[in-house]
Amino acid sequence: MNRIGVFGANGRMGRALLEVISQDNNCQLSAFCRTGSDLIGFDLGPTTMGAKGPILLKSEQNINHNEIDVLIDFTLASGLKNHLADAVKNKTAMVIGTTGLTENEMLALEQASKTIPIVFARNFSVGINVLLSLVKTAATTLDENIDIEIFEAHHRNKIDAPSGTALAIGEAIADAKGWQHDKVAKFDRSSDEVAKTQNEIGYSVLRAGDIVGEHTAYFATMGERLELTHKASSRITFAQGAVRAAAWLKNKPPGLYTMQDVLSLHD
Ligand SMILES: NC(=O)C1=CN([C@@H]2O[C@H](COP(=O)(O)OP(=O)(O)OC[C@H]3O[C@@H](n4cnc5c(N)ncnc54)[C@H](OP(=O)(O)O)[C@@H]3O)[C@@H](O)[C@H]2O)C=CC1
Ligand SMILES: O=C(O)C1=N[C@H](C(=O)O)C[C@H](O)C1
Repeated sequence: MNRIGVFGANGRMGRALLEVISQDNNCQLSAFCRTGSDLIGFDLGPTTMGAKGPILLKSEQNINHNEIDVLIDFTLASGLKNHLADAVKNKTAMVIGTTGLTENEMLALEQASKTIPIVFARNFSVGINVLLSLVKTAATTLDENIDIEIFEAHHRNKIDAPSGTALAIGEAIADAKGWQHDKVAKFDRSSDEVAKTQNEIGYSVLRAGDIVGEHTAYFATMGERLELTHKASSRITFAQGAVRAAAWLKNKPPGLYTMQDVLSLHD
């Protein structure tokens, strides 16, 4: 039995996680929300597909770590900071999908992984993790001077931009090319006075309506263009990946693991 605690259980991803965990007979669920939230004590059972009984929201301040194997975090950087500190203090494993982290926040995550096992992924879908391998092949096989651009589209409520996934795709390409990502990433062309240069990864972003998540990596040269696209049509796909990661992580030694590790997708 995998005993899983979900932070931000009333969020978009929180709700998807509740649905997936409720339908998994190998999982036992605890649902947490922000300290002081009006929703503490609220029953999410009646609105969670597959729930076999009440799902009472508890304050994240009152986690009984003896009853949890893995905590899953899809919140915001401000929430993750506290959740990580609490997990380290109690030596509880974490699966983290929260994006928009700064360099310092990433360093804190790496530091925490010296004490607890962590799976961190900016996208838990299997498709995107396959795409991360495919873009490396494209980057190293196609014309050396190929133009590389990444486009992403998400729902109107998404805060961070470009998405964590878009950055992960760009970093995978930069890595394969032997480039330093922060030197080649191009986020804004509005003040450019010259044309696009080579050794550049351009990013563009769309925020509209209820788009779950779409990413395209473009590799273009004179005469041909390769487009590698992934479209997520339901958050359940991310939630399933995160629950799979939680089961994989249970009883692993401390370390920072990726979804590529969970899926054995190494080159
Ligand atoms: N890696 C992946 O595969 C995926 C990652 N994501 C990422 O997951 C994150 C959440 O996305 P989404 O579910 O759409 O966002 P929502 O805004 O719908 O949900 C966020 C949840 O986090 C809680 N939260 C926010 N700040 C804090 C805090 N300081 N302390 C405690 N709880 C907090 C919110 O609580 P409250 O309601 O009280 O504000 C809410 O329950 C984003 O970073 C997103 O990019 C999303 C999808 C897939
Ligand atoms: O906020 C979202 O919704 C998503 N965020 C992740 C990201 O930033 O890449 C993953 C997914 O695309 C959905």
